[in-house]
Amino acid sequence: MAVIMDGKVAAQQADQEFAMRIQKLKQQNIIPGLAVILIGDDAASQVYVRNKARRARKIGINYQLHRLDRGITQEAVLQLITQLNQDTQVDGIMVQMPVPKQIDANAVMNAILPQKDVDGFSFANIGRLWGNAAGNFPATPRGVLRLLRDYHITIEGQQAVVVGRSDIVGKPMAGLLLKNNSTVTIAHSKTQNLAQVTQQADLLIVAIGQAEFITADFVKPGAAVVDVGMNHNAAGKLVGDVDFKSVKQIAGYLTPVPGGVGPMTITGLLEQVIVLAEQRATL
Ligand SMILES: Nc1nc2c(c(=O)[nH]1)N[C@@H](CN(C=O)c1ccc(C(=O)N[C@@H](CCC(=O)O)C(=O)O)cc1)CN2
Repeated sequence: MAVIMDGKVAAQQADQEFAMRIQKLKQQNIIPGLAVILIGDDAASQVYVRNKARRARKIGINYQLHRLDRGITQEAVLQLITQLNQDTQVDGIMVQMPVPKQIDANAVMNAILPQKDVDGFSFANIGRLWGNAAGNFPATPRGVLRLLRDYHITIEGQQAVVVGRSDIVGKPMAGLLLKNNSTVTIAHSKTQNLAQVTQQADLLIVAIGQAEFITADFVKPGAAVVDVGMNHNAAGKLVGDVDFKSVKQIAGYLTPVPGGVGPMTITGLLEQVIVLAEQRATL
């Protein structure tokens, strides 16, 4: 029976560590600043942004939310980003995804100064990840790595399979695992014999957006399985991409949904903001 990797507990522990790091920064008169831009009224995004605000404020981050109307023009969003780029009290800027159709997500993400791009979604930071340079990297993969480490799961030298190739999760997850010396395979919707591929994985990271798709027969006995999915099943219940009930019987470690990767995504974001503020303190 798998050990359940509790993202809520790991996130609480991380917040304690972050609060101490921020106390140190405050002694140098530095308060980490995070600006979040939320465009429109997507219900899930509002929940995520609220959770970020609560945790950020609790640990002492100066959090500002810029709520923009669903019909706002791209030009107005870019203007706000320019303002925030120039604000010396703002260490990190992020635009909550998804954005409405009239907004070009790539243009917006690349307008953020690479050093303030806390999401690590700009082409500059993507290049830094794959160029093996220091940079800002996306929150979910950062949070996943931290959770694996918290549970003392070996990453180096392990066979890692990432199912999903999104820009937000799949690709950066693969990049960070490679940076940490895993042997990485990316599988996706066109991968043939998917179960044969996933059965090789010591670390199986699933981000495909299909409710309870990965069942026990996709999993190597003893593997660490990380479920990044968030879907509503036919009964309206929030479930992951992994069939928790069957996979729990065979995996060595498994994340639940909710309470697994979700809270660690916010941890990944907050940590990146603090790192940027710590860098500001050395200037
Ligand atoms: N600019 C970004 N947009 C989005 C990102 C991102 O990293 N950057 N990731 C996701 C949303 N997200 C953070 O922004 C996020 C998703 C889920 C959770 C979370 O805590 N989930 C809970 C369940 C919440 C619920 O009940 O619905 C859990 O899994 O326990 C936090 C953050 C897309 N957009």
